[in-house]
Amino acid sequence: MTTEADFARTQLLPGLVLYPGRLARDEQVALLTEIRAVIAAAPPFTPVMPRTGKPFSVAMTNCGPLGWVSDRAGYRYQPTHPVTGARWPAIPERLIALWRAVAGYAAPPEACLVNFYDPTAKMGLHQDRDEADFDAPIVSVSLGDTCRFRFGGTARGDPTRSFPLASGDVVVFGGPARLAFHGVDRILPGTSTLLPEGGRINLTLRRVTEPSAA
Ligand SMILES: O=C(O)CCC(=O)C(=O)O
Ligand SMILES: [Fe+2]
Repeated sequence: MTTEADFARTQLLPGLVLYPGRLARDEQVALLTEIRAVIAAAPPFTPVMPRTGKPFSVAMTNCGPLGWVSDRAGYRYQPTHPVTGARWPAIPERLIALWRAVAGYAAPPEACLVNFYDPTAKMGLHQDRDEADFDAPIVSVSLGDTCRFRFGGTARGDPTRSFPLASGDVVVFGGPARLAFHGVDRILPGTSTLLPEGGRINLTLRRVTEPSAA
């Protein structure tokens, strides 16, 4: 039987742990099927930047009780899709199990943000700080083409380093890395055969609210 101790992991920085190839190809394929069902219920939308209204180059959707959205009014989590008004579909059990295995945090994730990168999309350096609970880590899953992921410190001007994230890689950012600046410099087209349409899908599991005391 495979146990968590059998998976390779590298601590890239304090609190930043990479599990290269954490999901085998068959698990990636199964997860992709589940994400396609999420997309059918909650179509990807193009968020815009607060105030400026500039569109993101990344399309997004969510699953879970809460989903992350951005529009002229700001960034926030909400229970419904901004275009259809429907509740977000449930987070696939496979992802909840992954969270249990790697997050080191008892309460389940409440949001799974799904990002779609076409070959020219990127994501600028930012912090994930719209959650009330920074004790919980962010768990990130990559599918499809490899990207160059950039990671720095907790201040915008801190030095950064970049590393490739490939299909099936899982990254946990918690502890001192929970509020570190990060982004996606670029997609490396043609580096994976998982997505027939090319590009990259990234899933981030997030705890949004503080768990109530038991
Ligand atoms: O695509 C990625 O690997 C990172 C996504 C991200 O930072 C975010 O959605 O906040
Ligand atoms: Fe982020």
